[in-house]
Amino acid sequence: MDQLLIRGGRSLKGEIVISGAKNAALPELCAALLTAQPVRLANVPRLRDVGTTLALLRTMGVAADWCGERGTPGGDEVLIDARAGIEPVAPYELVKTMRASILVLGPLLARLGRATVSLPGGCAIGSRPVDQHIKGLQAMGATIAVEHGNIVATSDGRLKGARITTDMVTVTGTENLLMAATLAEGETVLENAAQEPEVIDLAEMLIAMGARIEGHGSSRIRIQGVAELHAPREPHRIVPDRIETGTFICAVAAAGGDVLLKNTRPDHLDAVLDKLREAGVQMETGADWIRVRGDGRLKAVSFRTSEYPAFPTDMQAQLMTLNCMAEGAAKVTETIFENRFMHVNELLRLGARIEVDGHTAVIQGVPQLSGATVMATDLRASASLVIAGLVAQGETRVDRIYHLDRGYDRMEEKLRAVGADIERVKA
Ligand SMILES: CC(=O)N[C@H]1[C@@H](OP(=O)(O)OP(=O)(O)OC[C@H]2O[C@@H](n3ccc(=O)[nH]c3=O)[C@H](O)[C@@H]2O)O[C@H](CO)[C@@H](O)[C@@H]1O
Ligand SMILES: C=C(OP(=O)(O)O)C(=O)O
Repeated sequence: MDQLLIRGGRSLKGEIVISGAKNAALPELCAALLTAQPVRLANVPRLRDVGTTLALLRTMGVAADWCGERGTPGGDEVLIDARAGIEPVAPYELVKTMRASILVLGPLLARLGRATVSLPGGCAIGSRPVDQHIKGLQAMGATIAVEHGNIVATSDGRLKGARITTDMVTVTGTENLLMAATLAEGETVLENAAQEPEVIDLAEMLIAMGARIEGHGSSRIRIQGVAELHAPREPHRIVPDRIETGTFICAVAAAGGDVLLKNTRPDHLDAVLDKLREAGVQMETGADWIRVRGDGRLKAVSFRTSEYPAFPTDMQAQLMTLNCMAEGAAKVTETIFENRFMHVNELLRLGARIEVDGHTAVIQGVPQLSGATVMATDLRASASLVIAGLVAQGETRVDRIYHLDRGYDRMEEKLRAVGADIERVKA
């Protein structure tokens, strides 16, 4: 099994190009199921969840592949051809490795009138039910049963537009219902919709495919269903990854140095940048870049996670790591997932001082962390341990980095290119 071996203490200098967003790529790859025309996506990140989604599409009989080798023309483009002969079944073997597989449910049901998708189980960060996806599709006229661990959904003719208010704000729930509604008969109104930039990006792709959508980016999305969608005229370019961006900002803030992050969207990170500035991180921003300068000890900052545009849960672990080495104490409250503090025990192994009480962690900054072997437990927990390893004294080994590979495109290569001492080794 691969590990990351990091020798802490090097400051970072240079440029990092941010990849397309995982959380936009996954629904957008699934959106290609909504049309019989071949769909091209650009700025697609080469990470494991994208590979899993391409494999999932292929098991259904859809042609789905990269348009070129990495680094060659077409190397960041994917072509998906869901013309005909689709077998609308998402098997457990793939769904269990990636919960976002549930995103095929809405498009398959809307286009083919049937879908069988393995019910995603719980995962490390929480139980993560998909009841709101199911409830919304039922409101649109689908018949849904859970049989032998599968969601079996059918629709008698086209889905019907409906007014749907989800019990909570759900990102993939909004995306699934949005995709389904594009081909439904009549109007769908999604109330309490997620406002994440990735939802907006998906809506823009769907509009380029002929969908009629208004209000994306607000909590009420209106969709007028159409009979058919087509491929976007130009390849849809996936929005930059705001969480990868935030992760690298934390890395520079922790390790020190001067790094320019390119191909990003600072305006998608307002809450994160505000907190980092409060902590003392120096940043300049342009329309598509952020220059980060890290120097000296930061100040501990308290924050609570919430839906966009507030502070994202996907940045909680990374900012907690900065707090571990900052001056003073901070309180971090996780409100989205019930079990998203698994990095805490690993950070303790590196010498951090953290106490958890329910959904709140209180961190008392220490002057220095010390390297150790730690275990990654989920995607962003892995990123927080890498950041800690960059500053910890001595060697840090991060085990189980398959979690990290799910959502970051060559993180260690990008860090090495700006001077980090980090390598992938066999355990
Ligand atoms: C692929 C993708 O985009 N993943 C993101 C997405 O996950 P995901 O879309 O799975 O997260 P949701 O926004 O759906 O979850 C928010 C909360 O609602 C609950 N819930 C959700 C749906 C449902 O039917 N029933 C229910 O109870 C969840 O358990 C969770 O407590 O948004 C999360 C919250 O910003 C991010 O951390 C993930 O990175
Ligand atoms: C929790 C995450 O992803 P997923 O929803 O794919 O598990 C994440 O990106 O941090």
